[in-house]
Amino acid sequence: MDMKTGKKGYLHGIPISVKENYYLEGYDCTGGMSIYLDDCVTEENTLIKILKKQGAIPFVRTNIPQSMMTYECSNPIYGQTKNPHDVTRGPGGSSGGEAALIAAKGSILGFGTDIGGSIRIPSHFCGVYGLKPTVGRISKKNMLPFQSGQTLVQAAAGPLASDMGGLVAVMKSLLVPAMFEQDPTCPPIEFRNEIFESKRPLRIGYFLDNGYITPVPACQRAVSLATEVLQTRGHTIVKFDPPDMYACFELFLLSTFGDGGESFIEALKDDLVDPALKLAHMGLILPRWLNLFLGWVLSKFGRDKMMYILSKSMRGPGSVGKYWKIAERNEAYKKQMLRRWRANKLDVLICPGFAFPAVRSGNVFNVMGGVTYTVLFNLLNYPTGSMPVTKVTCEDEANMADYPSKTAYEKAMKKDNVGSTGLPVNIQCAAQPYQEELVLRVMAELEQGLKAQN
Ligand SMILES: CCCCCCCC/C=C\CCCCCCCC(=O)NCC(=O)O
Repeated sequence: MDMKTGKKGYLHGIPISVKENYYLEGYDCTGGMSIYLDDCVTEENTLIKILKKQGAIPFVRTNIPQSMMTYECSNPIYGQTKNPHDVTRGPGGSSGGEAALIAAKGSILGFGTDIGGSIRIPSHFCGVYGLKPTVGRISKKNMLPFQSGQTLVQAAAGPLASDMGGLVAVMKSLLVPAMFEQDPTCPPIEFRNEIFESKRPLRIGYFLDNGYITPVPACQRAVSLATEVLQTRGHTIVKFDPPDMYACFELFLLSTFGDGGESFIEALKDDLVDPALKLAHMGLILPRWLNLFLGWVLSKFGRDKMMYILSKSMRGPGSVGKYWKIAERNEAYKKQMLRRWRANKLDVLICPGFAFPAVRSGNVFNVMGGVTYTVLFNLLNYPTGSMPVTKVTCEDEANMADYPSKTAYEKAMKKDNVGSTGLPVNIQCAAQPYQEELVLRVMAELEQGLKAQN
């Protein structure tokens, strides 16, 4: 579209769905927390303004988990969203309403946010396409302000769609001068078609297992399938070792719970706490020593030190000085990853969309460690896409017989996977910050390659 003359835009006449935490004039914006109810916003989200200029028509708002810091998509205000592929399972979260609606063919294009996987987890659970851009590449102005003071690991706004064309059209419509004028904090980098359309052969890294939770067979097979397809298109495939995932998860939590959970406790103090959050909420309100002790007991009992990391880190680093040290460790982690990336001369990295397919409703907290697959790219602030590649087969389910069941997480995952045949399975594709066009290029090639195969 010509933004000066007002001629038809990239999204002319396209209906779009919007996650509940985006400001839409005249609506309240709650994140599933009643403290924000009945407080209509008077401003419009910047992305929505640009999308409207490009001809898009917002037509529905979609559900989220209470507080948006989990992937169980339910809250006491709007209730629970179910997965259209299997209604006993959830759609993931926190952009779960978006992904469910797109998978059910109620929308072709929607908008979510992602601080730990909130665009990519639901994309994977529902078999739709999603892109978490680099934080800052597109505007985040006028969103629910909950926890906006936390700046170490920030949420990114991004699209979900029923195909690659949708993700590309959105990025082309948003990366325009009108957005940089509305929000001067976004670097004025317009959509770089020359990167998206380049035919240069790439070096593509991949990993099947992050060294903490082994993905179920279907999620590993999806990565192998994707790398095979990309190899036949002339790209070089390189095995890659991801950095320490325990450190990653600890740093992520110490950053996002830097206030020791105070903002959650404050926001939920007069609210009904959603059943999916009860345990986490209890961990935040118990005396610190008791929470630590219980975390230690649970980790011994479950033979998984992640439970201890979770209980310890959700109570925050404890002081501003210690918080600054976390910021330093985050930077060191990013440097370490960059060194590995450069040593392998990577262009992009492919890995499982998640450790397992859609989880049964009510079971999310028992398998929370799966988020290590998505949180990694938030801590690194790498643009990352998620796209469907395959579905769980009977053979995949039968192969679960050889899946480890040493830890409580592994046992819970094994149990949850019974009956998963037919569920969608995505892969993730990540690149260095601000390389959204490269991520989209690889995903579009993969989509084409997969279509040619079928
Ligand atoms: C009382 C509330 C406490 C909530 C804590 C829940 C358990 C925390 C454990 C792990 C945290 C990782 C969760 C990541 C899920 C993705 C959420 C996300 O990206 N949200 C951001 C957004 O929607 O913008």
